[in-house]
Amino acid sequence: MSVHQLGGAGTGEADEVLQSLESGRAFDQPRAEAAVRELLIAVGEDPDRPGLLDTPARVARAYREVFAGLYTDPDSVLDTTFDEGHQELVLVRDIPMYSTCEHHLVSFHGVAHVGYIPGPTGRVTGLSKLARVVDLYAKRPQVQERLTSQIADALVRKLDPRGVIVVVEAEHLCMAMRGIRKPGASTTTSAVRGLFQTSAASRAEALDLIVRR
Ligand SMILES: Nc1nc2c(ncn2[C@@H]2O[C@H](COP(=O)(O)OP(=O)(O)OP(=O)(O)O)[C@@H](O)[C@H]2O)c(=O)[nH]1
Ligand SMILES: [Zn+2]
Repeated sequence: MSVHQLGGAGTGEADEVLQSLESGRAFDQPRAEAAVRELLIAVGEDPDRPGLLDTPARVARAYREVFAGLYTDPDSVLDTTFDEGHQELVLVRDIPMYSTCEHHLVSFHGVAHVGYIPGPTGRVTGLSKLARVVDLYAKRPQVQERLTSQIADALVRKLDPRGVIVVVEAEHLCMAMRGIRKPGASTTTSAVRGLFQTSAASRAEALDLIVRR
């Protein structure tokens, strides 16, 4: 079997067994290929015409990459922490995010902003780890609200912070290329925890930094 380098956190080589953490089921390349072939037939295509011959295998590999977040525990990327004694806001803005709407299996994409105020010890995590958590939760069949809360809750579990704020802004292709057909419509979701729930001033300050362009 050929080896494919896959992008994103938590991915590996194509012949590595990837097991879904939630269902316990492993990624099944032949089954995914057969399903794509069947779908092509169902929409009235000829999967044996030259242009489509490699498509089932290609699409199956693409799904494996797009759903890489099913096979890695996102909490594990937050194991790397440093005692910096920093007691104020840490905010990473404009993290590019590609996810897949679980209703239509098409992309919703945009940016995530992830901020937190460290706990009393001032323990922080690496900045890239915040983007990795976004990536792992995004690379699953998702809805935007759940994605937003899952990122916030992972930070709460792993960093014991005083507060967490996550804002996701995305365009849903299922609303743009089909259905209601409103390209450019943007959906914003937020999840706040701890101090950002109880203190309107802290929340306003963080939101002001997030929306500032
Ligand atoms: N709340 C929420 N809704 C979403 C998300 N992604 C897609 N949807 C919506 O999920 C809904 C599914 O509605 P259904 O009526 O079951 O599906 P549908 O007939 O394809 O709906 P239309 O998209 O309106 O044509 C649609 O309104 C989508 O816009 C998301 O992340 N969050
Ligand atoms: Zn959708």
